[in-house]
Amino acid sequence: MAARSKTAVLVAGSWGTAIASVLSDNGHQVMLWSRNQEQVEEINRERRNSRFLSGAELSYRIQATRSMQEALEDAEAVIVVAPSAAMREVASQMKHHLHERTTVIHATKGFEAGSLKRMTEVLAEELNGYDPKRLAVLSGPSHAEEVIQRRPTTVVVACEDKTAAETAQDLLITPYFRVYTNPDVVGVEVGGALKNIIALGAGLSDGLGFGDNAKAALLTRGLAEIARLGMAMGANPLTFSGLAGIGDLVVTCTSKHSRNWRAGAMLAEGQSLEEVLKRMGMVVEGVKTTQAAYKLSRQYGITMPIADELHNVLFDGKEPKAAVEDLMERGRTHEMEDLAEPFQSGWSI
Ligand SMILES: NC(=O)c1ccc[n+]([C@@H]2O[C@H](COP(=O)([O-])OP(=O)(O)OC[C@H]3O[C@@H](n4cnc5c(N)ncnc54)[C@H](O)[C@@H]3O)[C@@H](O)[C@H]2O)c1
Ligand SMILES: O=P(O)(O)OC[C@H](O)CO
Repeated sequence: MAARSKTAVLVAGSWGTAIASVLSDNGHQVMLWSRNQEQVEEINRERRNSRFLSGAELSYRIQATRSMQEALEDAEAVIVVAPSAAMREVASQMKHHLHERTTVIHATKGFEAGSLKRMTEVLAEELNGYDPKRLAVLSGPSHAEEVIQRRPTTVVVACEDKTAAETAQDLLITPYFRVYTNPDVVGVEVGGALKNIIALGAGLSDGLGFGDNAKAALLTRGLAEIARLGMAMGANPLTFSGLAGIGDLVVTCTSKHSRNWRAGAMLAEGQSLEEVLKRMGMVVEGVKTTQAAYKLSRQYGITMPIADELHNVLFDGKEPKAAVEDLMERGRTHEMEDLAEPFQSGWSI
């Protein structure tokens, strides 16, 4: 069967490799870009990516390359799946080879440290000249380990430009990978980034044996924090009841595949943050996102008690048990007033 179109995926981590597999199942020819020559050779010769998704056999439609030019030449679409810390560097390498008609989608969950920018903002700056309204984000409850096994998964693509969103939907939708569209780029990016903080907290809570009530409280009150900051940043609150909100929060706080949940559970065992990140060997976005949320909540005047306490545990050496006690003994609040905090900061429908 002839390939439907040529697509590019940058970079070949676990999520990039799983997305390449979805695209190849959908009949597309995929150029999977990696900076690592050994990884490129392993994918091309052995049809596997042992470091990031061991056990999965990759389709012959996926070809790895170290050349950005080869990856992007004639590509109908490019999906950027770099860790948030590498997004600007990868985007700056893309810009010399990107054609304006290529659909650009990113699938990264985080903010840029320092600037606190969302990933589409970073892409818009680096891909100067590319229409920022056509930049799309792919998010939702989707662990690479299950997607590569073709287990039923639902995701969402957000883009201001409806045609670009539908192009991305058409590119990726398969019988096991159902793609919805949403115009709310801010909400989808903020939901995908902030759920990782709550997942770290859920791992800590489970590791300390706090139980199911505590976990339900973390998810519910965590979602309230996510929605409050998201609304203040310009998101539609309805997005947080969708796949990039509650959907991703549930999977990341409950799945054994979640690196953020596992990192929290390892911290509960008493391991240092440095040890945890070294042992994980894969990106744990929630750590840097906790620092970003700490700063963003102050910038937007939004209360985020769970994110604040996690910040105290991760970066100020606070005992997790003391953090939970302080959360439980906060001043009394009214649930509805609490959720409506962004309205006091000028948010409106
Ligand atoms: N793994 C998942 O199931 C999953 C699902 C949805 C979203 N995500 C998001 O996707 C993003 C990537 O996560 P992942 O799970 O693929 O990470 P990973 O740790 O599995 O892989 C990261 C990859 O990025 C590469 N890399 C790092 N810095 C680079 C640079 N400067 N230039 C080029 N390549 C660089 C590494 O070599 C590695 O191949 C994260 O934002 C994550 O939150 C992951
Ligand atoms: O493994 P995590 O914790 O980085 O989560 C991966 C995805 O974001 C889940 O949707």
